Amino acid sequence: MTRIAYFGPEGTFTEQAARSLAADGDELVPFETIPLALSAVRKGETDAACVPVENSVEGVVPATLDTLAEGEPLIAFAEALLPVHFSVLTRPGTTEIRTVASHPHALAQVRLWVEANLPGARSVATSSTAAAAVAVQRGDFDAAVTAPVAVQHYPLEVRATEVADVRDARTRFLLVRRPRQPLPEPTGADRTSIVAAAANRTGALAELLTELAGRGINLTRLDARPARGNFGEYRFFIDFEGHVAEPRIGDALTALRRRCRNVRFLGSHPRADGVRATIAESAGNEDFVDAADWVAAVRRGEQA
Ligand SMILES: O=C(O)C(=O)C[C@]1(C(=O)O)C=C[C@@H](O)C=C1
Repeated sequence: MTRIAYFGPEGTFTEQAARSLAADGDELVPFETIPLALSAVRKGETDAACVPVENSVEGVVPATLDTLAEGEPLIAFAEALLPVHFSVLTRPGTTEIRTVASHPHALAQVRLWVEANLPGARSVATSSTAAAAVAVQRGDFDAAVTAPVAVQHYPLEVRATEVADVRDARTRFLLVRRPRQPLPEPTGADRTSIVAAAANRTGALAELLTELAGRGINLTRLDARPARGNFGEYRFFIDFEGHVAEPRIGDALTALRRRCRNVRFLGSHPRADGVRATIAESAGNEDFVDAADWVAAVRRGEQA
């Protein structure tokens, strides 16, 4: 049986994502924050951890990126993509809503709805959407913006459903584990993630990106986060199509490592949306294998 830590408490979107990725019999263990869930897998208290990584409206989840970039390495081996719309929950009988609580990412996704439907209500950040439900139950705030499943966990009343300023919003979640375990097999529809601390000099980031572009590798995300040591220095989180087991991706990672010693591999795994890699002309795996074979033959003195 596998124990999976997740960003909880019960009733978060992350719990839903973890359930969609878990196998029968896996045990799900909630943690109050993303760093605590990741720390549980680092310490070996759980076998894996499920955390949100990016939302189509609000962008990245900084706590996930920053925690993955530092400390003991963790490797993402699966991902889930969930549609995101919210329910608004109150204690039964609440007549006036003066405070609305939720995770900052959730509040940002319902700002217009709150302005239009709860004018004058103050938004208050909580550690997660489900933590907002707990706080409303306790009487700290009047309304919680939650995942639709939260009402199954907390004795609250549903005041609105399908709340979202942007239709078809989605959040992507990662399942991570400790390294030194086999990577998932390549499927042709994979994503590879790295974080690189590019040197603080002209063109350093462009050089890294050129290594990918020159091999016809399509990026799926690029984010900068402060490196936290020196003001103005950044780490770059780069996601791209493909799997490290493929010759074309291996070749690109070799070049990236040559240019930047401070690069960390964060995983290669199948994409939840199943989108297959676009491969540019002369940039297929067979082209890389053929070129490497030719150089090997030249070195053996068999070809000129
Ligand atoms: O608080 C939750 O329910 C979460 O799982 C976190 C989270 C996020 O980090 O973006 C997940 C999905 C939604 O976009 C809102 C909040």
